Amino acid sequence: MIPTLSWTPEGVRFIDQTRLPLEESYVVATTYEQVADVIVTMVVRGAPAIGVSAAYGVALGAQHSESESAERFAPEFDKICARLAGTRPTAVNLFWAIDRMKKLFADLRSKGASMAEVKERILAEAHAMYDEDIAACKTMGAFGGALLPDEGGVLTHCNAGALATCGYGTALGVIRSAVEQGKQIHVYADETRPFLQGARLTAWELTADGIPTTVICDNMAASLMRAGKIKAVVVGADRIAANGDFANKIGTYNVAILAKEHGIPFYCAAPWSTIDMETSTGDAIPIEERNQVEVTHHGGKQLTPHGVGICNPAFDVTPAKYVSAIITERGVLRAPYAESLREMEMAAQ
Ligand SMILES: CSC[C@H]1O[C@H](OP(=O)(O)O)[C@H](O)[C@@H]1O
Repeated sequence: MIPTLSWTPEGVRFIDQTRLPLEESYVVATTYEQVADVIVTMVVRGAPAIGVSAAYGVALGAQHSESESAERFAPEFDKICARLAGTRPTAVNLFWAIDRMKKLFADLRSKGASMAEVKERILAEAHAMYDEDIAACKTMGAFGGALLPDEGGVLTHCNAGALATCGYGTALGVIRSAVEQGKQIHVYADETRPFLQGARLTAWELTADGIPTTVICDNMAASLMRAGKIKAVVVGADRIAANGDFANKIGTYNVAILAKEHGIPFYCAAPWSTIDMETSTGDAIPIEERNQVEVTHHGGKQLTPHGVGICNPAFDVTPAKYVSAIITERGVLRAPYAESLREMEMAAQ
């Protein structure tokens, strides 16, 4: 299995996704601040992976604390959570994970827990999130794999694979499951400028799995669809609003419009930790603006002239009307999503 991230006695170990595919190297974060740094610099990226990384960051902060009790640890706990919450604004999984740790800590504090118990329970909660994420990817993969065609081209954008999760992947989990179900899928992977998660990470994952994959420039999707090469699209998500609008890597909205224009099913696959019922529509999802150097440079070489304006939103929002289905570990949702999301949320309570 791809070791996106793992807990070790020294700290949290990450495969360095900024160096893939040509170099497989690892970074060990020994403090919660270093976990925050690897999230900001995208050594680790992908909504579910970011959430679980932050959970392990809280666990690391607790492990290193010299407080004698939960009560005395409280101000330090709040500082750790604030630092991790300040890393990236769009993926709701980050805040879902931190809130889950906050609920656990509030309960431990109310019971007067010792610091030893706090350390043990917070680390156990991070491990639980890790295991739950992989299980969710496999369950949603099976649901989604059934929706994909028996053969033909499936397009994906960015990397919603094992590297974006604790393992198996969301959109790539759907593709892996379809292949495991015997379907003859050929994946078309958008390179996904400017960070090239598709060309670098999706291609690396699927090639290693022996799944036929073609990397395309982002501007090639339309003509491939018109040529009949694409039979379905499946992407991940960073935040799904209560009405089914969702934020995902920049360029996803383009693909959604193209898919609708060509009558191609467009699927969004995400664990329930990506669903944000507190955000009513996609217009309210915060969109991260990243460093301009991701656009102006490639491989350390400057592409653009000095002084030109640069735009680098890391995500865009796809309105629910373009979404054929939302695939989760709790099942497949269809429009109207405001109702189907609410029903599925209530069924789980
Ligand atoms: C399975 S969620 C993956 C999701 O996260 C990516 O963003 P980033 O690489 O900036 O963390 C992208 O939106 C993927 O679809």
